[in-house]
Amino acid sequence: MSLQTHEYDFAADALFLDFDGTLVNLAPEPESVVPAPDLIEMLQQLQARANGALAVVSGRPVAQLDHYLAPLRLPAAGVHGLERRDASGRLVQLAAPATEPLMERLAPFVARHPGLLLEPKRGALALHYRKAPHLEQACIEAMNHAVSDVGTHVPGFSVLRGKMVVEAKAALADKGDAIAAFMREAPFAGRRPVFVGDDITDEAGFDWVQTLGSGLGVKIGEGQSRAQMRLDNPAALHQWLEQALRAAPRV
Ligand SMILES: O=P(O)(O)OC[C@H]1O[C@H](O[C@H]2O[C@H](CO)[C@@H](O)[C@H](O)[C@H]2O)[C@H](O)[C@@H](O)[C@@H]1O
Repeated sequence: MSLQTHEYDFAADALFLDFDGTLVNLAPEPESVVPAPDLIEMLQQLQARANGALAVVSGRPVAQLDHYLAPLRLPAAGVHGLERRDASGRLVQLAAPATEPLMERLAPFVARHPGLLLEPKRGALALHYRKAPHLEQACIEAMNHAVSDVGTHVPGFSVLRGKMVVEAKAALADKGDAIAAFMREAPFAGRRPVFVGDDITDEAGFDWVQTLGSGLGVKIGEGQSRAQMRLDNPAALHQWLEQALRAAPRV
């Protein structure tokens, strides 16, 4: 189903937004994303109109989100829920196993294959193959092998698939857990959660908002999803949010 402006209510809803592929278009490398010129101002307005009930929920670390969204420092969950900064600005990072043993096992594989990229994060390690898509299966196998190999020494990683990426992440929390934590706190508590995302890792968020949160999941783009609503691309999301801002009475 497509999404209508009236389906978002600034007074009653809490808005959770994924970053890559949702707020910004996908780019060839993780560091080459370019936020649209009016994105920051629109997020500022959304945050004010929703009385602060707006958060970014991403696979990226919170520090990277701050970099791309500066000067905004929004409530945010990073590394798929492993870290979270609440509305008061307090950052909580879950204790996560070291990723160096995984890095050691995957580095030789990456060195042998031009176009592959390892992205280390606290508690996670992403293996990107956007520039070598023919290596998808080999990357998945290499990541699964590395995780099961270190598992005997450093347990607790799960393997996530994403867009042109396979990632090992400490299996302590997911995006659904992060949204649930926000929803227990002001200014989110008591509102209806609306989560917008584009990727497989966002399904945990859709599941939580649509079941336990009695809210709405919005999938950006094509592909199977359990989200109840759809928008075509990040530009369509921008348009929808701008329309919602125009339609809402100013506070
Ligand atoms: O949860 P998200 O905010 O959507 O973050 C998911 C991952 O996004 C980044 O990788 C993806 O975007 C890159 C830039 O467009 C692209 O080159 C890559 O192919 C995508 O997988 C980020 O690098 C990851 O750490 C995030 O987990």
